[in-house]
Amino acid sequence: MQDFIANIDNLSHKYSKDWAIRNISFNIAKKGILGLLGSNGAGKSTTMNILCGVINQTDGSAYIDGINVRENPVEAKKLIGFLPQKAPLHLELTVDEYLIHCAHLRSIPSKKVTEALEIAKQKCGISHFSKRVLKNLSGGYQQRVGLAQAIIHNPKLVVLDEPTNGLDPNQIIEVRKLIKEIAKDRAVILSTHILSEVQATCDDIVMIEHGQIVFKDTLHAFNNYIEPSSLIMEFELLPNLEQIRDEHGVIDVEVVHHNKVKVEFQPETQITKKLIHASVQNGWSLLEIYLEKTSLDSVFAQLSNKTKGNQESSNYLNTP
Ligand SMILES: Nc1ncnc2c1ncn2[C@@H]1O[C@H](COP(=O)(O)OP(=O)(O)OP(=O)(O)O)[C@@H](O)[C@H]1O
Repeated sequence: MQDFIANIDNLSHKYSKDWAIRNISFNIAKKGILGLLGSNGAGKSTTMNILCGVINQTDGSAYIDGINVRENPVEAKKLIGFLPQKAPLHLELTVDEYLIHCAHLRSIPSKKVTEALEIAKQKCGISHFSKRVLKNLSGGYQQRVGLAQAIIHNPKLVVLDEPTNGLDPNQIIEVRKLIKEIAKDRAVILSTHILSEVQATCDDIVMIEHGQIVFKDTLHAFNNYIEPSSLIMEFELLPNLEQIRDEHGVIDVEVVHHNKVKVEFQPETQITKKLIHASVQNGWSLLEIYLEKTSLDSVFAQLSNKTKGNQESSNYLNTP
């Protein structure tokens, strides 16, 4: 247990009659970022709320540093900082007033509050907004304040539910950078339904769908499984598709729009290079070629298919 800050063991929960999550098990390393990836309604918030002691699970256990969250919630919660999907901000307060309030809620001794406040603000890049009323901050800076309240008591585990939701692209980049900084000396678990978010931020991934884990491993392993398997080629004039199909590594070709074709290929065939070479050789007047972006739905479909063919592998799990 000592390599992990948290252990989630066969967690199941039903709100009324339907199971929201079923037999979820995974561990969180002491440092770095674990991404909890899944589409809307997959069960991410339920899992995080149980981990943070916000709701009690129907079955199974969650431990923070060996402490059972359900049996000893007060002690477990001291080790956690939580930023729920909607940041719990008091918009009429200034940054300092709000964070001091949070420090007291976290039972930080009075003479340590100023130090804790300055460290949290400095880490989150909001020191220059100390006297600013929260409602007058941009969404990105409000989220930074949300992060500051989550780390003010220097917790060992920070739990972030969809932390970049609703932010503009620049704010997303800044908040991701900040989360990486925060994870340098503690564990962070973040939930998201955005594939690129885990790819940009996380070290490890747990993917859940319909309340069950379909993948858990490192980001590196995850990326290997979801390598693109199709590309788009656009031509000035449509060439003979049979010629493309004859290229080694090509599985299928179909026209998707006017002079645009989608090429499905086998992995590890250096297919882009081969097709560009073939275009030049055959005078296909290629205008554009690019790999198709993988969507969360298609990752889930790929993983589900692999699960069927790899029941013995521990990476893809229907029941851990
Ligand atoms: N308070 C509740 N009462 C009844 N059902 C709920 C409640 N909260 C969540 N659910 C249901 O539990 C399932 C999992 O929801 P959960 O919010 O954990 O998913 P999620 O992955 O966090 O999705 P989202 O990103 O949309 O919040 C969904 O089917 C949802 O409708």
